[in-house]
Amino acid sequence: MQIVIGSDHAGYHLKESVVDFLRELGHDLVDIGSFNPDPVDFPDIARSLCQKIRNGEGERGLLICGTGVGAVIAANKIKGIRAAVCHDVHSAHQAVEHDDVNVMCIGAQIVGAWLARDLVRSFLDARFVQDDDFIRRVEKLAQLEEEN
Ligand SMILES: O=C[C@H](O)[C@H](O)[C@H](O)COP(=O)(O)O
Repeated sequence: MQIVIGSDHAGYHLKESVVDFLRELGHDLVDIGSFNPDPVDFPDIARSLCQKIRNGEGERGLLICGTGVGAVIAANKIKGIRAAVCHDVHSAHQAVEHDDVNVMCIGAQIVGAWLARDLVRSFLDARFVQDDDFIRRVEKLAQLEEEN
């Protein structure tokens, strides 16, 4: 799977660890940075990452900041992006299965490297379930985007 990954400074070290893990798993990867722990604003990273998802340069995105909160707020402001901050494995897969989430956000100050790997694996292994209820709800999310 083609994956785009990015972080701000607070997520930099965890992002590097996740990059290593994704390479071990054999995924195609676009790493948009940060490439050092110098301060960077998470909305800028979210914009770059989500544009790549919208352009089809990646099927799924992984966005890491301090808590995952800023990242998920920013990503969900971008049309076509359904982002979720996930710090438990159940949410990481159900977010895709039910809600067709295409960007998972993680807080590097909240979870450690090993839980992050489990979250990433659950998210990437999950597929949207073609259930009428789930389809209708995701369509309603797109309607909300259009209305606002
Ligand atoms: O929701 C925001 C993120 O957690 C940021 O990573 C965090 O606010 C960065 O904080 P600071 O600039 O103090 O490192």
